[in-house]
Amino acid sequence: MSSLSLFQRIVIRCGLTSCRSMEKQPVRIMVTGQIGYALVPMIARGVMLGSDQPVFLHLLDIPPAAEVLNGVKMELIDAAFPLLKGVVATTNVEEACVGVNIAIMVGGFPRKEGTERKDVLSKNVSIYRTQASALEQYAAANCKVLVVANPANTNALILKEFSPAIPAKNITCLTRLDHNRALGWIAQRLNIHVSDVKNVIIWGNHSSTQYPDANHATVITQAGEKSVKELIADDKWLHDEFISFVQQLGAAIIKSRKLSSALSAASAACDHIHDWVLGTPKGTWTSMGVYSDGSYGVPPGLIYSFPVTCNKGEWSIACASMSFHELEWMRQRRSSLKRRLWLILALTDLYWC
Ligand SMILES: NC(=O)c1ccc[n+]([C@@H]2O[C@H](COP(=O)([O-])OP(=O)(O)OC[C@H]3O[C@@H](n4cnc5c(N)ncnc54)[C@H](O)[C@@H]3O)[C@@H](O)[C@H]2O)c1
Ligand SMILES: O=C(O)C[C@H](O)C(=O)O
Repeated sequence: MSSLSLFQRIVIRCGLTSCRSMEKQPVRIMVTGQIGYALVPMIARGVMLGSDQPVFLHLLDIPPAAEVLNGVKMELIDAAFPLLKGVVATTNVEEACVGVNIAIMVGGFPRKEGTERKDVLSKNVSIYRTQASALEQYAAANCKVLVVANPANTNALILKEFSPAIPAKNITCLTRLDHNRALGWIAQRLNIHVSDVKNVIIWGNHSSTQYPDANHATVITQAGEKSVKELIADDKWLHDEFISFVQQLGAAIIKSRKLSSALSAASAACDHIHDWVLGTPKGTWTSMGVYSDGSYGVPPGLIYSFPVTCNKGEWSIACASMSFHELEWMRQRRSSLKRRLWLILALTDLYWC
């Protein structure tokens, strides 16, 4: 403090951190693809890292989309976002990765109506191998990676396998959209506000095999915290309709919009990074696809969605006691997951041989 001028000390005391000399250093965020052009304005407005955190955007797309990408860059300048300190828009993956602190990997092909997310595996997996090595070589040390493009868990696993220098704990995939969907539809069912519901869990993959779990979820009521199970008082709905409804929401949106979810996906990507970097609120967990350390009997090394809490930029798997339904679902999924992990790695090796 003593080396600061009187003016700077007054600024700190008064909390006037908008003073130019006191501003935080910009965080460099790479975004590949655009998710329907919804994500970058949210980041530039401070939704992801807070209203006092300047950002520098690195946008990557493929050469046929270069003109569109340049248009997005012009719009970002036109929007005059106070937090946006610069934009690199490029079709060169190495250039895009230089010095990035956070990488949000959305670029890839979406599924079409009537197909599953795994149907885009062959197209998207190859993209992730190339981008893994560019990130490993050019990104900032300790870069945090969020994979959004489908199949999200598999793409994140490929990225992890092909960038061994990036710590495995820094590579995650998005299941926050499913988590938010579960919160939102429980709130609809109970006719309450979504911010009063917490602690749902998404187990497994961002696919129709996921297990949306409301067994530990609670609601803040005027009479204190109550369990969702108790308030809904309809086990059949919770263990049946709710689960298949959340599992199928992505497909329902594609059917209605004729496009993948964009607004909700962008918002969920902001929530994921926000909580990872700035922490989950006390007593609350979120769902993130992270590498398994063997917790809950999930094979180590898989990228799997667990309940996690975050503190000081690190996630840890939360301890939720398991219900009969969860245990049964886990038992059935465990052996099929092991088989899939080996199959994916074998196919990837064959592809690149
Ligand atoms: N995990 C989730 O919750 C979630 C939610 C929504 C969408 N998605 C997935 O995100 C992906 C993108 O969806 P969309 O609706 O934006 O698709 P889109 O087709 O509208 O856009 C994809 C963009 O990625 C770009 N792209 C393709 N290959 C690239 C590469 N190698 N490098 C950089 N950019 C590349 C394309 O040019 C395009 O701009 C899809 O795989 C979709 O399934 C996931
Ligand atoms: O379902 C999709 O293919 C898009 C996305 O993963 C979603 O869940 O909305």
